[in-house]
Amino acid sequence: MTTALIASIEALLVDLPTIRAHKLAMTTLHQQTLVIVRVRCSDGTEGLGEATSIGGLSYGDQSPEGTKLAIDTYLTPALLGRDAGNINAAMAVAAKVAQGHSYAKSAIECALFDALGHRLGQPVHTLLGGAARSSLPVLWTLASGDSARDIDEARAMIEARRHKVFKLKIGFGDPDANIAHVARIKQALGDEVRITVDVNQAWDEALATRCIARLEAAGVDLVEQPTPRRQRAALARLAARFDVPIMADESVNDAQDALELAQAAAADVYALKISKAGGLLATLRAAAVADAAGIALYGGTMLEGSVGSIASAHAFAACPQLRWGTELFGPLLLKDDVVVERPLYRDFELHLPATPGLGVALDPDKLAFYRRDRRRTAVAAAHPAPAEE
Ligand SMILES: O=C(O)C[C@H]1C=CC(=O)O1
Ligand SMILES: [Mn+2]
Repeated sequence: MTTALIASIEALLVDLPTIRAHKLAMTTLHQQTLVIVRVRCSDGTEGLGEATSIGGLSYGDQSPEGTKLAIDTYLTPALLGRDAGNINAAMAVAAKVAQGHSYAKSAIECALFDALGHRLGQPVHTLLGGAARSSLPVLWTLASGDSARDIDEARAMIEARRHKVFKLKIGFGDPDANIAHVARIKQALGDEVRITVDVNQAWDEALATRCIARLEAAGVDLVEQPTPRRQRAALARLAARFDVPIMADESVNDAQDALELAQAAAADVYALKISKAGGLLATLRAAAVADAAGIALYGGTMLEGSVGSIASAHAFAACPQLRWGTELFGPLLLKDDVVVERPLYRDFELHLPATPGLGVALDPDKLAFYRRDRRRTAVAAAHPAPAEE
């Protein structure tokens, strides 16, 4: 096989509306901005990746616009002309020219895996060593803010065999009202239905101590990121104090964090995300640390569209252990997407494509419609600026 070189890297901002408002501690989402990354190689193969943040800069410290800038200005010039099939070498170059920017690196690495899969005729999970499972359990986040509406939504999801585990976002507003909301939902849905809560760092340790005791009494199954991400000692004290498992999300990005949190006994479960880790391989490295430390794993989401969610699914399928399943429901939260075929959700699980590469193809018409620069151009053409005197 001749060496395929990286011929171009494109980063496209894509704005997609959500099916309903999605209420989190730090913001309420009405749309998601995806960064779709397309790598073209000298042998004609192409690969896709996605770097998506939640609510601009409100969730994490990397924005879609900043990610595009890092790719266009720093990562692409350093990677053009390099061996597209040597992903480790390409990522070493990326690490050298750019500190941080894990979302950008994740999307580029993913696109290289997708292209390599097309070149070799193999799905990405095979390139990662093989899928330990061909489908992944997927929970749904109830985030309308209204208990009765959430209960109806959950029942409809169970009836449709789409989700049977539900996550509630409870980091905004009055904690007592939020706990009462959780207890109402848990009671209505019964013992068979697992309920998890995500506080998104909103509580201090004293408030978390008071609230988690009540969540535990209400039968909640998992508490995610109750306290600020850098306060690892507080997380460790909560994990030691309560029986209900404590999950780190914002506190854990990569293998280094996974090791440091394990040394501090800070969490029982890690929510891994490919973009936080900086790629599929980096996710597997973090997973290996968790496995060595006896920490359970959960496949997290940045509420990506189909490309990023399927990319995540390939990585999570390759994890030996995934005790808490996943939350890869991002595509279901979007009204539309930029791919030809959206992921398959059936019998409470996301089914992994078995075709070469990621198994996801862009729909050129949808991409043309939703890409931010195209719409700006169209608007500018419709309303041309007045000619200068
Ligand atoms: O986990 C987060 O913090 C963010 C995201 C994941 C699911 C969801 O509803 O929001
Ligand atoms: Mn979370």
